[in-house]
Amino acid sequence: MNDLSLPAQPVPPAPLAPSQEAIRVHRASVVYPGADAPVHALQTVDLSIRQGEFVSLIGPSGCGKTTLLRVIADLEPLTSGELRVNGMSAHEARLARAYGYVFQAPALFPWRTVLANVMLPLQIQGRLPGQCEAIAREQLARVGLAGFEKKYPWQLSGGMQQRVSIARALGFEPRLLMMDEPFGALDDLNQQLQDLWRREGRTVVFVTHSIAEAVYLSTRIVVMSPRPGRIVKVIDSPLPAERTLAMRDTPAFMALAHEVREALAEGHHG
Ligand SMILES: Nc1ncnc2c1ncn2[C@@H]1O[C@H](COP(=O)(O)OP(=O)(O)OP(=O)(O)O)[C@@H](O)[C@H]1O
Repeated sequence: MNDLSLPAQPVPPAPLAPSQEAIRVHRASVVYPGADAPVHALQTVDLSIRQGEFVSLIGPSGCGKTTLLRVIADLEPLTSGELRVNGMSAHEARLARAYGYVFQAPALFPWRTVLANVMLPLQIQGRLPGQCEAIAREQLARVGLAGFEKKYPWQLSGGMQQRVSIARALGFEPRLLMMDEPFGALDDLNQQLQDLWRREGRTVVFVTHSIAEAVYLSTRIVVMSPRPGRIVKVIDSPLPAERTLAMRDTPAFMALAHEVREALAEGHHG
């Protein structure tokens, strides 16, 4: 009998080198003052996200998805717990412009043209003017807005404005991208985001209400539940990295969607 026929020894998972970890959330709680009683938006949440992962946060309205994204982005303080972003505190990561953030509603400057909105973070980065414009034009073309550069945000539909804010967040090439329900009805952008993630290996934290969107895009799905906001299940996707729309009819895709649906129901009743 040779060694290969011996039962495999269980191999403990390799410890995660700090450089591989994009985000670590440790026993994080956020309590908002409420009119009647304090709101426990997040209660002792633990989550570690490695670089290059695409992680979706899914759960019913009010379960703390946006709050979790906002504390990671240093837009909201933690009431207790700890947080590291690319090895830094959330505040240091914000100052270092370590991430891009796409808000639930597009936050564009109305007095700047579409092109000037997308150029802004590049200008703040100190890039040469010609470079800023070339990158901004390229990003706008990627989200299907070539030809709209000179328009103002108010001349575009809500969906088109959202595309501008996605182009703006992608333009300065952050290693970490946080997106709070960026698509709405724009599910044709799913494919583009998937391609981009595969090509460039960025870390994405993505908030969604849609099971199909989460299953289609993610390497891991974090299912959350409200009152208090907490993580009820973290599901690793068994799907291959390359996703195609045809995959949505496969047994593996449907089984994963079912698992997410069950976890949401458990969180609802639990
Ligand atoms: N600034 C605030 N002050 C008080 N309560 C807040 C504040 N922001 C959020 N909350 C409350 O905290 C809880 C979590 O809200 P959060 O927006 O994080 O949930 P969500 O899962 O993103 O919801 P949705 O899917 O509707 O966007 C909710 O009960 C919400 O009402």
